[in-house]
Amino acid sequence: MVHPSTLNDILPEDRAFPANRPSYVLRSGDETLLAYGVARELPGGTISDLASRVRRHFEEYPTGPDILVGAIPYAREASAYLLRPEKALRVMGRHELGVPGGHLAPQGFAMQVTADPSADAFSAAVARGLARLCEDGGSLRKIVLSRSVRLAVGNDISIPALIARLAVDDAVVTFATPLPPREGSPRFLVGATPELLVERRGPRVFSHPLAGSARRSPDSVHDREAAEALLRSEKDRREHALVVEQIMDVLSPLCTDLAAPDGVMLKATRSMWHLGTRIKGTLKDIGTSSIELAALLHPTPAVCGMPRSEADAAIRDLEGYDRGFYAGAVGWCDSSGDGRWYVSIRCAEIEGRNARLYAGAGIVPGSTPEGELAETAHKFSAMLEAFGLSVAQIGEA
Ligand SMILES: C=C(O[C@@H]1C=C(C(=O)O)C=C[C@H]1O)C(=O)O
Repeated sequence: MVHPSTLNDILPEDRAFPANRPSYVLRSGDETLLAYGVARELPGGTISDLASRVRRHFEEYPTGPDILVGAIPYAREASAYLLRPEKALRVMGRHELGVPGGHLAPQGFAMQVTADPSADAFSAAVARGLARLCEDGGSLRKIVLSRSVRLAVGNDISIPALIARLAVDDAVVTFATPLPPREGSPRFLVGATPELLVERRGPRVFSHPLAGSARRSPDSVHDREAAEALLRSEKDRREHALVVEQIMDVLSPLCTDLAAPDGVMLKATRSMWHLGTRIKGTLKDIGTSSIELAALLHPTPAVCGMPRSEADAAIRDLEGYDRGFYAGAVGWCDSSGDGRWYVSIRCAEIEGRNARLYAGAGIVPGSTPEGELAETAHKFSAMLEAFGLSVAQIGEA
C-alpha cells in the first residue's frame, strides 16, 4: 500500500480542495482529471486478468469516487499500477492547472545528461533490427526501438513545474501518475503524450493511433514542407498502416460500424508531425470495458511492432533494458466500463533528483539508423525543453 504522504506533491495546494494536493493529473484540451490521495491500490497481476481485477475491485468497494487511475507498463506480464483515489475532480473544458512555471532546478545547478544507451549503441541496435526485418523467411514487418536519456539535477525535481511547462502544448495530453515506489522512494511518470490508445464512452469506442513522424521546423515554409513530405512518404504510410490494421483487427469483432472515416491525417504537436488515423466504433456488448479494450490492444505496433510477439522478442533482445512504464498506457476507468487510456510516450520516470526520458521510433524496411537517431532525438525535445534543455544539449542537433 502506498503511503498517501509520498504522493501529495504533484500540484500546489488546490484552492478548490484546501489541505489536499492532487496525486494524479491527466490534462487534455477538453478535460482535466485530478485525483487526490490513495484509498486503495488495485492488487497486482498481469494484463490478461487486469479487466477482471478492475471489475472485482468496483464490486468489493462500491463507495468512494467511482474511478481508478494510473498506469499500465509496457510488458504484458508486468503489473499495472492503478489506484483508487480518496477524491477525484473532473473538470470539463480547458484547465490551466493553476501552476506557476517555477524553476526545476535552482539557477547555476549543473544538470548531468547521459544517453543510455549511447547514440552509437542505439544506431547499432537499429542496424541489427533492420537486418532482422530483411532476414529470409522472416515474418517480422516492423519493430519499435527506443532509447533513454538520464538527467541528474542538483535538487529534487519539481513535478508541478514540469507539468506546467509540458501543458503549454494544447495538442498533447499532459500527465503525472505515481509509479510503485522503489525502496520506499516515490516515483512518478510524467509526460505529454499525443496518442490515444482507446476511449470508451458508453457504447462508443475511439482510438487515435499515430505512427510515421517528422520534426517540426520554426520556419513555416520548412515546417509545411516537412508535413507534406511526411504525408507523401511511402515508408511512413506503410509504418502507419500496420498500426491501423492491428487496431481494426482487434476492435472489429467487438464493434459494429467500426471505421476510420477521415483516413490518414496529420497530427501536430509543438515539436513533431505525425501520421494519425481516428478510429470510431460502437460496441456490440456494452459489458466490454475500456480496460478490456486497452488490454487487448496493448502494445500496438506504434510502440512494439508486427507481429507482436516476434517484435516484442526482438525489442527485448536489441534494447537491453526494461521499458518499465514507458510505452505502456496511462489513464482512468470507472465502474460503468468507461475510461480513457493514452499511450505513455514523450515521458520521463522521475525519482527525486533523477529523470529518465524515453523515446522510440518504428523501424521498417527503408528506415535508417541516422534517421531513427534523429527522430528519437526530436521526440525527446518536449521533455528536454520542460527541463530547460535542448536537443543540442544531449549532443544531437
Ligand atoms: C514510440 C514513440 O512514438 C511512437 C512512434 C512513432 C513513429 O515511429 O513514427 C510515432 C508516434 C508514436 O506512436 C515515442 O515517442 O517514444
